[in-house]
Amino acid sequence: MYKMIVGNWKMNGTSADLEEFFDFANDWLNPMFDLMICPPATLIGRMTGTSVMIGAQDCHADVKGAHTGDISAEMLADAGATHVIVGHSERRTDHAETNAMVAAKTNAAWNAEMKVILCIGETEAQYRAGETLDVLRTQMAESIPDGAMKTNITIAYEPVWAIGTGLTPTLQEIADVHAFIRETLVARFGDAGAAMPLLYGGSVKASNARDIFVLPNVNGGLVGGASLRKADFTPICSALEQA
Ligand SMILES: O=C[C@H](O)COP(=O)(O)O
Repeated sequence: MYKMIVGNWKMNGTSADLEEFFDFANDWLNPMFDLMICPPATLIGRMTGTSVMIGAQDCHADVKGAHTGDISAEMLADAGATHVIVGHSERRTDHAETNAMVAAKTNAAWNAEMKVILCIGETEAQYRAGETLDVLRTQMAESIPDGAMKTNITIAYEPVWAIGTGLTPTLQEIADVHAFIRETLVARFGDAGAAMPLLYGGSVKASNARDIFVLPNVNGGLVGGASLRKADFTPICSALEQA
């Protein structure tokens, strides 16, 4: 089964962290799975050239233009990023990103020949109201463009209430939600939907990683806080290797 792990550094990391990153990369010269870090854009160009793939955390939907402070997929690819995360709940919350905007960013990334990691997930209120599957169905319908049949996309399920909180759904809940996501993707995209990697994200750490990674329809993880330090991320990568 295809396996992938992505460390999302979010707004963390400066040149002071590079030595530790290259030390980590040196431990994973030939990983048996796709291993990626998504650092802040300022570090992308300085972290390429190892077996650790480098991704970006967001891109603008336009190729270029008058968008102060934004960055296009083409620029990220030019800096050396192969993948870009879109639709992260922190982007949806902090920048009021809608499903339509996420779809536009996805198309922009594909046009720049980048691969996409598209995040979906319910809020705590939606979870408590039993609306999880409805929310995910709508997010998938509106934010995954039809082009997903032809190109590479990875879907990351991240319950918003599990991000950075230390809380996670039960293993059964993760398995059930991933099965639902898989069914939905297969119904829309057929064989391409069956092949799309599905990552779980939200408070993944060394102590729970293996139990999550062995679940059906879980191809790996999207890891935030525990990807920042080599000592935390290494055992999570090892858990995926052994899963
Ligand atoms: O992109 C990563 C996720 O938001 C998970 O973050 P976390 O591992 O710190 O909970």
